[in-house]
Amino acid sequence: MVALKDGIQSADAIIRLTQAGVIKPETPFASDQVQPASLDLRLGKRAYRVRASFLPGRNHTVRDRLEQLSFHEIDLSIGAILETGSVYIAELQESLALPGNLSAAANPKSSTGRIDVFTRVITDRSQEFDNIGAGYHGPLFAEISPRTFPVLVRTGTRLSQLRLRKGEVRLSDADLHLLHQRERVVTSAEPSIQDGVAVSVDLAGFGPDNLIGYRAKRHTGLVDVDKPASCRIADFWEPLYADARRTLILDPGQFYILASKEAVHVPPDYAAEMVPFDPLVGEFRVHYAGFFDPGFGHAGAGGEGSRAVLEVRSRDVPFILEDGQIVGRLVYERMAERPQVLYGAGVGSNYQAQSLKLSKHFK
Ligand SMILES: Nc1ccn([C@H]2C[C@H](O)[C@@H](COP(=O)(O)OP(=O)(O)OP(=O)(O)O)O2)c(=O)n1
Repeated sequence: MVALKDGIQSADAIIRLTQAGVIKPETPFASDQVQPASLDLRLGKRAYRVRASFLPGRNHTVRDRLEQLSFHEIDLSIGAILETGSVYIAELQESLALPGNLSAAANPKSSTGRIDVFTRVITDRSQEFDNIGAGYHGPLFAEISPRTFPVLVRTGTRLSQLRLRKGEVRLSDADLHLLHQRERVVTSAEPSIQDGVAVSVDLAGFGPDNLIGYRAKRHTGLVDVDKPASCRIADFWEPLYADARRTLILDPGQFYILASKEAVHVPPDYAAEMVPFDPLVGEFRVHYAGFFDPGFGHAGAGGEGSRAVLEVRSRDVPFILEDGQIVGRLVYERMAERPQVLYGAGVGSNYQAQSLKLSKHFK
């Protein structure tokens, strides 16, 4: 048994859990796979093109369902193109044997969300995506569906990440108020704190041209997910500039990268997750949001002034987004222990101190 403290498990604990057989990688971890508060999950040898997304439900394994639904098996060891509009299920190299007091949650890596590759983790007998109940023993699979750009992936590609939680980890609004007074979690003077701290969109713009963000082009070339700085921005994105009214009309079905107005700060003893502002506001949403590492935006880790990236879509109708409109909430959680290495401090971090930044694939 590994002795664990309550909270989100840090890199050290993830390594101890792996040595104890709670996390079972098929092959040894890649060098930077264990992050300050999460573990990147690697694609395994095979993927399957399926007719539609599914959940196995209480009585079935993912493999049972694949036998019914899969119509093409893909060898990932030689690399494979995943096309937009199709749904794939890939084996993951990590499997779990969680004790009864440890649960897990998956999320797309920020780089995956920024290229609009919709991905979720599914497990045997599960009735929901991405949340893995305490005590789960079994394999992990990734559902992958590129929405905007076709992507090239292979065995070892890391699209999603896993956090491990023990006990009650989430800060109440009262605790978040106290944390903000002490450590300033966002730069707004009077942040709105309700089920997390509100994050709003910046449509005033950055730099001399007042760039507010990018709209993805359609019918583009491939993005090789494992090759940073391999794609030209102009081939994949249209830049967007602030208008006099500081508004942006979102086209239904289009994908946008925007940035938060607030600089965001995750102090070293905490981790955060961005969630859509209000699931009932159906017209538009921050589509991937995602995990924020301990140390993101932390001055001591070179991150002062880091904005959050917002991956935004409008649903069925065109929607006018206004400068300063709240689009997401950051929920803060306690770390079980302070990670020895923080985000930005020498862990190959791509997004520390960013203002408006596309994924690392673009130059
Ligand atoms: N909507 C989001 C989600 C995350 N982040 C930031 C906070 C995270 O701490 C950082 C890195 O996130 P990931 O670890 O998910 O990203 P990658 O693994 O893709 O990037 P890196 O290579 O920098 O670790 O990006 C962000 O600015 N906006």
